[in-house]
This record gives sequence, C-alpha cells and structure tokens, in this order.
Amino acid sequence: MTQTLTLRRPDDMHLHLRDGAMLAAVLPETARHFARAIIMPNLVPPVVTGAQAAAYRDRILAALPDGMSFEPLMTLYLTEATDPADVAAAHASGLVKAVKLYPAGATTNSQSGVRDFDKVRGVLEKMAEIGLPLCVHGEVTDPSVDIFDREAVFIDRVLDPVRRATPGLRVVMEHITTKDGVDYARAQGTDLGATITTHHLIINRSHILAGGIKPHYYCLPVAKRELHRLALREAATSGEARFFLGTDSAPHPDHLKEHACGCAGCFTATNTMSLLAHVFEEEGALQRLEVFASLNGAAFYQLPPNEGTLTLVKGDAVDFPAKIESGAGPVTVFDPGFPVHWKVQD
Ligand SMILES: NC(=O)N[C@@H](CC(=O)O)C(=O)O
Ligand SMILES: [Zn+2]
Ligand SMILES: [Zn+2]
Repeated sequence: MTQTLTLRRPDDMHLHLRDGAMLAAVLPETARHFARAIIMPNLVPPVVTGAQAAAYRDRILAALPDGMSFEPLMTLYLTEATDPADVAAAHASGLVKAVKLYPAGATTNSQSGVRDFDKVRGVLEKMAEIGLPLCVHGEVTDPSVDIFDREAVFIDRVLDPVRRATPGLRVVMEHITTKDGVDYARAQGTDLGATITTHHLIINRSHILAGGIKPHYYCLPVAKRELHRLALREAATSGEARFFLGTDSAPHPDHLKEHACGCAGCFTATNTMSLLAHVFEEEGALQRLEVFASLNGAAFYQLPPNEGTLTLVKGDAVDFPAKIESGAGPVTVFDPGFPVHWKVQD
C-alpha cells in the first residue's frame, strides 16, 4: 500500500534567495513547495531600509515563474545606523515581518551588522513596542571562543542580556544547532521562537570532517556533535509551538564552496520537504511534520495558516538533481548521504 502524507502548505521561516541570476535559479525550488518564506536581507549591499525591502520584494515577485504563487515575507538588516522610524513605517505598511540581527563578522555578508548593542537600543525598544520580531544569528564573534561554543556563549553573553534589557521584544533564535539552544528556548515564554534547519537534523560535525572534508556540509552555525543533533530532532518533532522550520537554504556557487576558504551555507530548498518527511518518520513523528513546517511558524508570525496543501508520497528512492544551474555556476543540492523515499507529489 502506498503511504502518503498530506499537510497544509508549509512556510520556510529562514531563507536566502540572493538576487539577480541566483534569485531566478533558486526561487522556483522554494516556491514549488512553500507558500511563504521569511527572506533574509544579507545581500551585498544589505537590505537595510523599508524602501530597499520594497524594491527587493518587487525583484523577487518579478523573478517568480508564471503560474507559481509565493509570498515573500520581508526582513530588514539591522545596522548601527538603522532608523527606528523607518522600521516602524515598514512594519505598519505590512511590508516587513521581522528585523534581522547579524553580529558583525559572524557569517556570510554580516560586515554591516551590529558591534555595539547600545547603538541599536532605540530600534529594539521600538520593535518591542510595536511587536515586530527580531531574528537573531546567535553566535559570538570573539575569536578566542571556540567555533563549536559560539552559540552557547552567545546565549549567555548577548541574547539573554539583550532580552532582559528589552522587555516585550519578540525574538527568533535562528538556526539553533545545540542542546543549549533547545534548553534555553524551552525555558522562555511565548515571546521567543527558534527555527531549526533541515540539514542540522541530518548532519553532525563528523559528517563534515570524517573521511575527507565536505565543503557542502559546511554552514554557520557549524553542525555540532551528535548529542546536539539528537536534541534538535527531539525539539523539531516535539510539536512544541516555539520550534518551527527555517531551512536556512543558502546557495553559493560550487566554485566558492569548493575553495581554500569555502563559503558557509547548505542549499536544501530542492529536497527539504522530502528530507524532513524522512527525519520525522525515523522519529516516529510524521503526524507532527505539519505542526513544525506549516503551523508553528505562521502562528509565531501571527499569520493565518496556508489554505493549500502539499502531499508527500513514499515510494522508490527519489533521484534529486545533484546540482541546479544558477547563472553564477552550478549550486550543489544538499545530499543527505542516504536514500530518501518521500517525494512531493506534483
Ligand atoms: N547559514 C550559512 O552558513 N550561511 C548564510 C548566512 C547565515 O544564515 O548565517 C548565507 O547567507 O550564506
Ligand atoms: Zn545565520
Ligand atoms: Zn541564514
């Protein structure tokens, strides 16, 4: 008997679409399965103002192939010069759904991010007042902190103090990779959410480094040891409202991944829903995939759940494309390293 799973159309609450030819190449990969996504603003130059977000939204919609529907949920890139009034206006108009905090130097295109948190105090206070969420790349940049500890240290040194100093600020811990992140999220109220990526449910740090270095498994925050992957699986499949899908699908052309100083980011848009069905089935939680991918994120962002549905069918191992063409060169699709039998029905 064929096994099928139908869920409400999912949302991706953390997505990199880039711009230009890369945008045109990767957008259909997401729009095929997802109704909406929170669009990351780390372009070069970054999307800082409401006007820039409106223009980027127009470019995304212009790149959407005929017959596909997709709603980009725009974000602003927080800088030390961000104007609270501009943020408030972009939120009031309905254009912007979140502001993104990159500690300066923490990840791809984060140079314009925040160094001195006192300089963004006014923006954060305005956001708390109007209920606009802050999405956080949660890693310290202190070079003396081991890269595998940077998330846990960020929680203590930055995240918790900022939240205490700004009561009412709604925060999303993006792409959590540790049991420390899971435990912290669980100890907070409904003003805190946490996204979990597809790839962090699948790989641990040994997958990156054992048997040869795998540049396509390198992303930030870097995958941690197995106990953390297991904690993320438990959290994602728990059904708890604070945990929801943000794939962090982050395309880079292969020549920049397979490089002496390779870029961080895994491209999972193409096969994310199949991989998630595989993971949730392994965890005996297929019935909670919809909560994780389609309901919890929408609820956190105070959006209605999507009307449409998506059906996955279990059958022969699926042949995903190894790469997609991007205009800037091929982009490798995340390869979990095991056969996957769940396919999204056309
Ligand atoms: N996750 C990554 O490894 N890379 C992201 C940036 C980010 O989300 O930190 C990217 O933009 O490439
Ligand atoms: Zn990030
Ligand atoms: Zn990201």
